Amino acid sequence: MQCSVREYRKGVLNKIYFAVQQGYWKDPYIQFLVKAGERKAPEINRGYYARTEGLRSLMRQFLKLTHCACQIVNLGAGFDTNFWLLKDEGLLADVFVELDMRAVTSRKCHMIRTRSKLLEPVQASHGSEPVVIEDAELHSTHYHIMWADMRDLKQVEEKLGQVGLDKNKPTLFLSECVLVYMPLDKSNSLVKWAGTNFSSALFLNYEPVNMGDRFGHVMVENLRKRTCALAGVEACQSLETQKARFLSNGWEGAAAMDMMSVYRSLPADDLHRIERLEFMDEREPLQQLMDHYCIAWAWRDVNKIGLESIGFNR
Ligand SMILES: C[S@@+](CC[C@H](N)C(=O)[O-])C[C@H]1O[C@@H](n2cnc3c(N)ncnc32)[C@H](O)[C@@H]1O
Repeated sequence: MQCSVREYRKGVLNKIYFAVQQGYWKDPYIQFLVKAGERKAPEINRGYYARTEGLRSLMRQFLKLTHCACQIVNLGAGFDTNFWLLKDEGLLADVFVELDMRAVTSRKCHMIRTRSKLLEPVQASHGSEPVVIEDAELHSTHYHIMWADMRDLKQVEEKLGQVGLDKNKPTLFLSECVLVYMPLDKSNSLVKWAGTNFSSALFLNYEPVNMGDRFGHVMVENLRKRTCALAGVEACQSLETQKARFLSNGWEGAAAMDMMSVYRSLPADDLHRIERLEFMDEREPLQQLMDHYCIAWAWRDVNKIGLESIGFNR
């Protein structure tokens, strides 16, 4: 069973908003997509910081490498604000597409339509004609939100075809806490389709890892009790299984790092800044949390544009 929209909004978004309110990173847009922040322990906030900054660092590297002449496809994007944040940094991809279930895209489109701080930047990047928001979808020059059930590959292909996604253009796929909710055969088909159809592609995947140990079992059980069954947890056993899902599905190369390693590779001055935001008396809960999430990334670079060079300083 999928996590409900309400569960996700309550579970993830409120925590992200709380971390933003504490000053971990800047996101002037999240406040328009969420009702209230939910107070969380410092290790949770640091975990969200590593996730957000880690993924954004890889996205920035891709956008700079391709001079933004590229496409970004956020699979199961939810209420992600990267379109606005990257645009503000001058990193606007030619095409930025978000896919999610209809209940989610409908809610997000409604929020964009009714909140000028969200709509105006989309309109500004579009031109004089009004941005089209209808049928739970948004279409503009650079930014598209579309609904699709990603377990249905035909539907995904059809939707992405509608916005003219170009298989010869550098393309970044992002899935953040998404594949784990899909049955493994379905997520594998999606990963394989991306890895065999696009000549220059990068896939970024943030997910649980080390789910076979005691802490992992408790995590899975807690989520199950909240009706969030992790149908694809088998791929989340280790960094090796996370890489293997790409290497056995058409990708040329893959890498994976646990979140403590990602955290330590982020800019030292920023780490110093965020570590002074909240006092943390014990380090063990942070280590435990960070050991159970990872970023895995994979590349296919037929045209040799340098995708293999994207990664973290270790
Ligand atoms: C935990 S949320 C993560 C959302 C977002 N990526 C983030 O990190 O904030 C998982 C998202 O995946 C979407 N999702 C899960 N299975 C899906 C499917 N089969 N098709 C489309 N979206 C799906 C959910 O609707 C939800 O928005």
